[in-house]
Amino acid sequence: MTKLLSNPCCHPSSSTTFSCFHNESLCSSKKMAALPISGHFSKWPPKSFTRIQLRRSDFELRSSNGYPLNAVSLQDEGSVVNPLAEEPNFSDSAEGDSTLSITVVGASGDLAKKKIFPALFALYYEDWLPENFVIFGYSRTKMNDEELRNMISRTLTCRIDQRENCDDKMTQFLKRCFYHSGQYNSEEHFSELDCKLKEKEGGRLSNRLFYLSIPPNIFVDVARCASTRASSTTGWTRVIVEKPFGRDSESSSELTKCLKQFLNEDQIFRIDHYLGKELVENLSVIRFSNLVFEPLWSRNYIRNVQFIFSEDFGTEGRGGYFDNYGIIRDIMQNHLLQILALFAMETPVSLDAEDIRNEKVKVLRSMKQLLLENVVVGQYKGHSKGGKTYLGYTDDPTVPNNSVTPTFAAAALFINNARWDGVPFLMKAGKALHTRRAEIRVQFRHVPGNLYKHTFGTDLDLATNELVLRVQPDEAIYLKINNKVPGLEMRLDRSDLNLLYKARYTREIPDAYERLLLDAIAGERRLFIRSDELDAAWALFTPLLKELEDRKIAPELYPYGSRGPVGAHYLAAKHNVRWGDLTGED
Ligand SMILES: NC(=O)C1=CN([C@@H]2O[C@H](COP(=O)(O)OP(=O)(O)OC[C@H]3O[C@@H](n4cnc5c(N)ncnc54)[C@H](OP(=O)(O)O)[C@@H]3O)[C@@H](O)[C@H]2O)C=CC1
Ligand SMILES: O=C1O[C@H](COP(=O)(O)O)[C@@H](O)[C@H](O)[C@H]1O
Repeated sequence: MTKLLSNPCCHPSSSTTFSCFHNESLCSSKKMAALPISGHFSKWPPKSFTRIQLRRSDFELRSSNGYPLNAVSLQDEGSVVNPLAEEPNFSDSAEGDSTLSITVVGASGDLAKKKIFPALFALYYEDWLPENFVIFGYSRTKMNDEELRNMISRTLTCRIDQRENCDDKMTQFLKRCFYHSGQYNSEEHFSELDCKLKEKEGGRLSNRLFYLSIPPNIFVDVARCASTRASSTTGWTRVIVEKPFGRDSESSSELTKCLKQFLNEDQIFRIDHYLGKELVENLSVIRFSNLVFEPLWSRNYIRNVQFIFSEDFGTEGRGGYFDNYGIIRDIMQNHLLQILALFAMETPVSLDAEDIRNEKVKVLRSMKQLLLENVVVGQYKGHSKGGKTYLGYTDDPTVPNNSVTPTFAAAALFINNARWDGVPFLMKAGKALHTRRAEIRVQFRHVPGNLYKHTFGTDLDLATNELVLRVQPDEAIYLKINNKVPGLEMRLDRSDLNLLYKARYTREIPDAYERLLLDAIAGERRLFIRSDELDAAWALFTPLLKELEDRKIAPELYPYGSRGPVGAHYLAAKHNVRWGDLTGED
């Protein structure tokens, strides 16, 4: 072990590729088991865990001990077998005996300020965090505790910031926040962090969560330093990893291999924040708990499914990152594909994480190869409107002038299985479009022998039933149906049966990061990506990405603020589909 510590066996070789130069004997399960990756039984969870259980109790099937199953995937052959990583037995837990330490690595960064600290505060405000917890910020920027606290309070962007007693609660919350400045590859600096954590934990049993909110080229360094020098020796240690998880199959499996030298698969929480969005959570509920939907969920009744993501702003400020990834890697390969897998999966055996992820991975592995002829790429160009000038993608100084990186893509995908044979699953994702929205649209088949056909004229599509799950903004689920206009004549109309969340519920919708942080704390892996899911997702997109890049396919230019390239409409038409988001009132 000493040898391993003084001889880091993994390091990133470039900003996008991860290399493991590992010594087989050092990386054997036996050796790894000796590493303090994760401690054994913890006395966590605290009181608030009961609330988590209560909150979910109506919907969750449980393992024999009454807690969510946390089995490591059988598909994860590369995973280190670490007896210390067993999940704690919570049955005799006493909140006063344990602590939760959350370390936000990359605390000075955009995501930490914009999402992670605000989500942690929202959880604290609503009493979801355990009684004993501390939060540490870790990054290279020199700051003291007070400066971190100022930064957190200045950048509070969460839904709580206008709430009652927010200032008092914030004061209490900030008292639990501390900072440690260090290098990401320094075991010494992580040892210092460990000392500070221990001091705050005050000898109690400790559970530790590390959130890697940093660029991907330093994931492995941090995993190594955190696992070898700052793991809990008494409770669990978990690591949330932000995307991107590589940029193709090869770099992704290299990253997984490197991470697994220091962490077990069940310690790695690969976050896809779209899975934490309220409407995405509701997708399975809608399908599996309504008789009116599940029987229709197949090629027999569904004509096509559309996953649409659009943003009304460009890559401003993130051009450097974006140009290396592009919209297919940034949105499609992860967020949209994850939603597709959830949408199309067979009924899982239970709501347990492994049962759900088993079904999702089957969908991903059943997908037909994605061909270039079924893809359209675009890039936004500068545009002036109403006296305002919007810069094009390549006008960003961090983007090369001749970049062919797509900021828009549309694709037609197919699932080769009995349920979905022949059904086009269309995806469309773009930056700098006319609106900000994310939605799932399900277009049903025409009614056979429709008695009212004559009232629709020649365009039967006007009568298509469509189910829309609007993920954002203005979360809603609505179903387009045909009905009679009141009156003595026979005139048909298309109306929406509309569940608009803000009209139905007064409760605020939590941010996706709140749900996901809480799940990681509770050891609930359902909404995190398992390594075999990730492999299957990359296997689908890697050949296409390689072809686009090798052939330097020029993207179709579209003006900033437009509806994107017209090629997307031709692609849909080729598969007999009309995008559902074409009109203003859709
Ligand atoms: N921002 C967003 O909206 C989203 C981000 N993500 C992902 O989350 C992670 C964090 O994102 P974000 O906060 O935007 O990232 P940042 O670029 O802001 O980086 C976070 C911190 O990491 C340190 N850092 C930055 N570049 C380097 C480098 N080259 N080498 C070493 N340290 C570096 C900096 O801290 P310091 O210099 O103080 O050490 C910085 O404050 C990334 O993986 C990103 O892809 C995912 C979804 C959305
Ligand atoms: O992961 C990412 O997501 C954001 C969009 O997230 P949202 O929750 O605001 O819809 C996107 O802007 C970013 O490019 C991407 O990396």
